[in-house]
Amino acid sequence: MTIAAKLSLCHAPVTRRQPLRPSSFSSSSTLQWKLIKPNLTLKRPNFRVSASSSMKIEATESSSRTSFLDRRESGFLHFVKYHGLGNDFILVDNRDSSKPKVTPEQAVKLCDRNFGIGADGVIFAMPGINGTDYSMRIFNSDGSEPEMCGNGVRCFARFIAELESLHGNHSFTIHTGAGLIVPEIQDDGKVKVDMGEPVLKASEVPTRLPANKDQSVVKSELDVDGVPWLVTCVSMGNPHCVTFGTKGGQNLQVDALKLAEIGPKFENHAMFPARTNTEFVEIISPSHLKMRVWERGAGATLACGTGACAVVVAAVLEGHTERNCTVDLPGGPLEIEWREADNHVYMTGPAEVVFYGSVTL
Ligand SMILES: N[C@@H](CCC[C@H](N)C(=O)O)C(=O)O
Repeated sequence: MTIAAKLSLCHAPVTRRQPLRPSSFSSSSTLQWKLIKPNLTLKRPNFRVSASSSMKIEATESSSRTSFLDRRESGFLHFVKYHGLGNDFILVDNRDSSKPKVTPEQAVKLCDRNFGIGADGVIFAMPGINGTDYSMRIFNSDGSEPEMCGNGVRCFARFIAELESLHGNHSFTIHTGAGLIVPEIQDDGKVKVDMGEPVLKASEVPTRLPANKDQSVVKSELDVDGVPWLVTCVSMGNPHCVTFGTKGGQNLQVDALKLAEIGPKFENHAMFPARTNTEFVEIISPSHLKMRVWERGAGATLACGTGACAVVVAAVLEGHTERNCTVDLPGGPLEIEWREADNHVYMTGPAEVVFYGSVTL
């Protein structure tokens, strides 16, 4: 199939970490994209292409992944869409430059699920820094730039393996805004990631909530519209506010949560100067948790890797679980270990190709 769509570009001024929401489309500049080679995962329910009256969809000769990745047709930005448990990303081969090939405004357009490709973020594979193999940068779907992305870094590792034609077990050193991250592709195709040490010091998360345990915020009261939530604040390079429920309340039943209503109130709460990701957690057993997430800059997503790591750290600090846990997310489970020996958090989970495409910006 090839798909051609016309989209206008947003020209709003951009600063890092600021959300970008297009207010209108102009007809002066257009964005065209085409799907080069859908693979079998096209039939998955999370894959959607919205065909409006301005879109043209036509059948074409199929091509192999290799021929797609070898194509260097000028004027096109090639991408591969991946997902990690339904947390989906547009991966861009940016190995030849330290400047992202897509601007934050363009990322907002590309991530749009009705008028664009549809994704929770755009990820750039860039040259390494300070001796690392590669650098990873990411724009959220609102155009803001986070420091790290757990599901994204698993996709990143699979993307690099595909670009470099690597098969089997491989690990890479990746420079991110959260420091050094080391994903390892296992023989079963899953990716195990050394996510580094969690940051618990309140000022570094960052949160304005007063520290109540060493220098960290553990099971502290956070007033959200008059409701006293109990929260633990953890940074995995990016900020997370983890809650297991309200003061005096029962164990959370996360399926019953009105996430779209309460999520933004946590994200933009005055106690979080850099905004925050928020995880709402149900305790199933001492080694099994279930969570839903409201992501900073992306809203409700099907999974959040850094979020699942933060959840296990918070669960251990609050005395709910052991250090090895299965964390169920709407898109599926992640295995998380907060290792006592080195204080690092390890995350294991899948990363899959959704489709390959090209776009003119
Ligand atoms: N989904 C990601 C996190 C992406 C960044 C986040 N929205 C933020 O702004 O910090 C993950 O899997 O970790």
